[in-house]
Amino acid sequence: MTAALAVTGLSAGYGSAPVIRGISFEVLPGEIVALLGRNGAGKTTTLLTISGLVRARAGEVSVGGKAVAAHHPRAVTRAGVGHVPEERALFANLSVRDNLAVAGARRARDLRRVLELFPELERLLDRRSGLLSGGEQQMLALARAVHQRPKVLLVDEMSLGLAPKICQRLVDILRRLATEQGLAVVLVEQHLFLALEAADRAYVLHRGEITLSGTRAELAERRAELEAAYLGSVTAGAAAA
Ligand SMILES: Nc1ncnc2c1ncn2[C@@H]1O[C@H](COP(=O)(O)OP(=O)(O)OP(=O)(O)O)[C@@H](O)[C@H]1O
Repeated sequence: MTAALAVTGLSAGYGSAPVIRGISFEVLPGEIVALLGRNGAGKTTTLLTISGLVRARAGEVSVGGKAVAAHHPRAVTRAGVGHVPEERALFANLSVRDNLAVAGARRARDLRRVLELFPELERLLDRRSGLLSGGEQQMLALARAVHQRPKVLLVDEMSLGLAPKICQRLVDILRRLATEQGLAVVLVEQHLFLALEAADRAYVLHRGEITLSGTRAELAERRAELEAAYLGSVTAGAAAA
């Protein structure tokens, strides 16, 4: 099966020092893959580089088997990559309805489709998004991204500051999209256990390199190694699977 997203040898950074180095991974259609790692490991930078928002110094990103032009965020979006950033990027002064409209969900039919997946948003349609709870805001951010019908969805720190019940609800929505629509999801998470429950496979980043990877079952069996890699006590490359 052709990967929905294939990342090969991706390197990037902000100043002279690289922040991510030679990152390679792939996500199949319908798969949820977690990118794990502690603070500063390079998870957000990886997503930003895939989206073309941080300049890649080396490497390639392919969507559905076709290489996307590096450094062109619009080309990446057009190729079918959606991105829900950590800060959610909502218009705080606009209503939920208008936030959805800005993302293209203007017609009643579009709105129905969004609300079918995110019914919790219906009673909030006329509320300013800045007044929503964290969980509601995250739901709106996901709804906006999903409305664009991406083939690949990059979701950064979805669980940050949210109650476990809400995280589970959001994970369930992503799983449904993966199963029913073949959406490929990259979930960046600091919350190790949530990610391992949600994802089919995971990659662990340590200081900008992938040091461990495997399916959920493989990683569950290698729990001690995973925790060590996650906490950063496994040196880069030593535990690469
Ligand atoms: N805009 C920036 N300018 C300079 N350095 C940055 C910038 N953004 C991130 N960094 C640095 O790059 C490194 C990786 O950061 P990144 O945000 O990708 O990590 P992360 O794994 O997503 O961690 P977190 O969970 O804390 O966001 C860190 O050392 C960080 O300080």
